[in-house]
Amino acid sequence: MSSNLYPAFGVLLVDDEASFLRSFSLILETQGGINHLYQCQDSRDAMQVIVENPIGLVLLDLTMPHLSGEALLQQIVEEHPDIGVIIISGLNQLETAVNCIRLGAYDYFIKTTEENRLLDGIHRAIRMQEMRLENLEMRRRFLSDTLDRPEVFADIITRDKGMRSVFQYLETVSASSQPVLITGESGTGKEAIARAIHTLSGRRGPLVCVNVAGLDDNIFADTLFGHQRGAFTGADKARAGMIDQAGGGTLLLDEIGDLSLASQVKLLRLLQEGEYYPLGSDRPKRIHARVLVATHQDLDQKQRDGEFRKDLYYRLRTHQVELPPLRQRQGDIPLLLDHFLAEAAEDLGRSKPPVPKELVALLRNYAFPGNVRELRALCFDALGRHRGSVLSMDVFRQAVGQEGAILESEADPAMPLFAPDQPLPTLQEVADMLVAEAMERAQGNQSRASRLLGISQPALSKRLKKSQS
Ligand SMILES: Nc1ncnc2c1ncn2[C@@H]1O[C@H](COP(=O)(O)OP(=O)(O)OP(=O)(O)O)[C@@H](O)[C@H]1O
Repeated sequence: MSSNLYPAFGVLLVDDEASFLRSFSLILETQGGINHLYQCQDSRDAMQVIVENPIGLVLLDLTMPHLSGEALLQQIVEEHPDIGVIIISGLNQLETAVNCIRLGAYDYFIKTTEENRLLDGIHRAIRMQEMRLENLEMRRRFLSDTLDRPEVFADIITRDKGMRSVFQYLETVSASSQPVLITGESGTGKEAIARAIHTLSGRRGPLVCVNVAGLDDNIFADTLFGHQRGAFTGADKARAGMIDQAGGGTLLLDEIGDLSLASQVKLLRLLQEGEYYPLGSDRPKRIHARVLVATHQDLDQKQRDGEFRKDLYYRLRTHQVELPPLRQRQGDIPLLLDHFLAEAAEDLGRSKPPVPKELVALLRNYAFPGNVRELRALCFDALGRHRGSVLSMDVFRQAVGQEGAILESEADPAMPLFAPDQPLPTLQEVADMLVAEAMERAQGNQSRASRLLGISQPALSKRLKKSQS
């Protein structure tokens, strides 16, 4: 993949004026941040350039010798309907403009149009093209249920369908330069996902992570944008900001839900204009890194409550992934348990002990407020304390007990435990049901079942005999 090029597809500029090709390419690169450019001065060569290169958007002049822009537009629309075309003409004629749009052009600008408006129109067309291509790609992946680069996700242990869809989606949007909003409860693996996005993008440059929670506006600006020498008292040396350090790589802004409103304005401007000013400098710098943001908060709710800017929210969620909490992917618990125990064993230079079967059952009923990170910590703690032959469940039982976070009938408060229109079962009936469930989970082993029920094994045996008599 061609990294550090924006957009991921090529933009072809067709104009018979060499000076316009030169000057406009420079504007596109320096002010528009568009650096995946092809030029064509003879319109008769344009179709060949399109065939030989990954062109996604054509910026087309109209008045050209040999083959007019309108004729070329027709040809492109017929033979390459997936390519977008914007007309940039010296002619200010409504009729011609209407005709070009009818033929299939995205937009029509005259060459004297203000540069910013022209660039906005081109950025809009690029975004439309990106979305169209992403859409096609997503359909292809979902239908074939494939991952092109499964190795990128090797460290993220899962067999959950929702997580697999997240991986497929990320492969689809990996080439885009737009931000990705990664949401999910604490410890669900947002940073791990950010690493995968960075690897998938093939960008040259590092992944730089900044936790923006608790940064006041000045520190936020200094951290991201850096400063010039003498920018403020104590700034005795110039310092590069994180944007600079990320270069053409990826910048992850973690805990974005905690960003102050003043800093939100700065971030929005950075994303809209692609430029920033180091503190104390009046010369703008361009951002080349792709921005990812992560939060465990509900940004949608925050923007509705007026705590997060709407415009920034919509900009950030151009691409969005929501990582499910661990309690909603219970199938992953045995895999993760195995993975983390093996990791802990290697870390501690021990061999991995056998795990009691009831452990998975215990954990499946736990809400895991700290998600995967919590399970990992429990595994390391349990192995650190391990003495006997089979892994003790004490550490896990303690966590489950302390948090009081056992799932209550799938934690749906709207769902009552007993149907209100039915008579309640008796205590004896409930006790019998519990005993039966424990025996099933313990696969008939009475001593395990008694531990699940919190009673002694002789007490369980007595109950079983009584209920069978
Ligand atoms: N599916 C997974 N497989 C293996 N390890 C995982 C998985 N998900 C998370 N982890 C590990 O769990 C820990 C927490 O993950 P991570 O830091 O990515 O979570 P997070 O969502 O960014 O948390 P926070 O919101 O607190 O920043 C890390 O050690 C990470 O490697």
